[in-house]
Amino acid sequence: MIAVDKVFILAFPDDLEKKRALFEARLKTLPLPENIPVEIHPLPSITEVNQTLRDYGLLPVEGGIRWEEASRACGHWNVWQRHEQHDAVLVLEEGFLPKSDHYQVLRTDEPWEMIYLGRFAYGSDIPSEARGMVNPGYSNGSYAYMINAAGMRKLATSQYDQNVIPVGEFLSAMHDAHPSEDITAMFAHRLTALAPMKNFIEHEVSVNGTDETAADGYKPLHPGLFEFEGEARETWVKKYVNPQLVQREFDLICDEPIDNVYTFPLFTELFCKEIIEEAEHFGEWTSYRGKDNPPTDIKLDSLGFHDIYSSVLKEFFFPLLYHKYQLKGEAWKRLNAQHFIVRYIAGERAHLGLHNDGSYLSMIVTLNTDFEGGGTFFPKFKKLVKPDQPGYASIHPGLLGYLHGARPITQGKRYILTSFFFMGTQHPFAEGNY
Ligand SMILES: O=C(O)CCC(=O)C(=O)O
Ligand SMILES: [Fe+2]
Repeated sequence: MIAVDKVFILAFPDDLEKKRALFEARLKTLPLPENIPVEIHPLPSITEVNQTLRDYGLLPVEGGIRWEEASRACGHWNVWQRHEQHDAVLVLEEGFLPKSDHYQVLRTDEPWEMIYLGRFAYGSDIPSEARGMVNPGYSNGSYAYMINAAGMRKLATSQYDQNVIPVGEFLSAMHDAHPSEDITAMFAHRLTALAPMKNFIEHEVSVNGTDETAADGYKPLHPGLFEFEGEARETWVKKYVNPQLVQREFDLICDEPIDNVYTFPLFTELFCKEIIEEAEHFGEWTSYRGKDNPPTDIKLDSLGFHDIYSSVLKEFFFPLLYHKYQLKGEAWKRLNAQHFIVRYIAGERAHLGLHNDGSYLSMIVTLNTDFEGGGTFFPKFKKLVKPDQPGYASIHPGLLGYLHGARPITQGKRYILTSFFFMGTQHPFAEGNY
């Protein structure tokens, strides 16, 4: 049971009605006390945020912070002021996504002032007395935490108002896990914090789940990637799609390193370079695929790139797919996909453990080769699939029989685009881990 007496949901003011229904549905899956009051607290919009900061007496640190961070800061700050009215509250930001039901580990008889129900964990956690719980190391994200009156009072009197930084960073400084001593030194008080080893609640980038809205307002670094309508399409294909694939000599360009696993050229090097830079520019790395932290993926939806990417694959990749697997009939044309850009970093998040994808088919596009280690390993076949040129794709059956994982990289960063193809609208991760 999440023992709190009120739930606050901080939400950006657009589409609030639609979000309300979604929040309600998601709250139902949390073990909360019956009839608990829920307050949906609208965050200031981009045009209101400076005035709200002034109204609350909040002063961003030198150099400033992004408006969304400032807006969230206003919302959290407002909640913390209510420490006299509540014993403990649950604070959620829009995008909270209940994912797990291992709440039996949530033991509130341990001393605590704040408990993360979800976070992006970066630093080393310290095991706590309570099984399944840790004293959290450096963490990011302030999208799901419970806090008691003592904790709220500490946050409200910590001098955060004079040093507004992103709330997630601030919380880490407050539980003494921030790597920067300068940042830690800005704030009075320390919090006793706990977190489950495995998140109860995950975060998604956008709660409305449509392709367009998620990336609303996003200014691309490489606008050319997004120019695909009408006449621009031809230029797009020339610039970014591998000419060998366009010529459709599938049997000439495909290798089959493992039975039913194919590799072939799909994109140009320019595409690979630009999409990597675009992802880094976008910067909102998530843990959407439900794997461990720190966050490593960006769903192409959230970048506003899903539709273009799907359309290109339909035109240039699907014919190869039908040919190689000898697919017949109309049903295959209804294959849906989810696409992600994934980043591995040596020494941080360098590998992906063995798994089955749960998809009908999966595709991995190599975007760079300037790293050491890496590649997709299929233990049953004792084969490492590791194209040596950017833009090459590999495809493998995703459901069963092709257990695989990403070999650790030992130096540099490895970027891939990964796609999971499935039938219907039920994506393979709907049920969690795969
Ligand atoms: O990084 C790789 O080579 C494998 C990625 C993968 O298996 C996945 O994303 O499901
Ligand atoms: Fe996989």
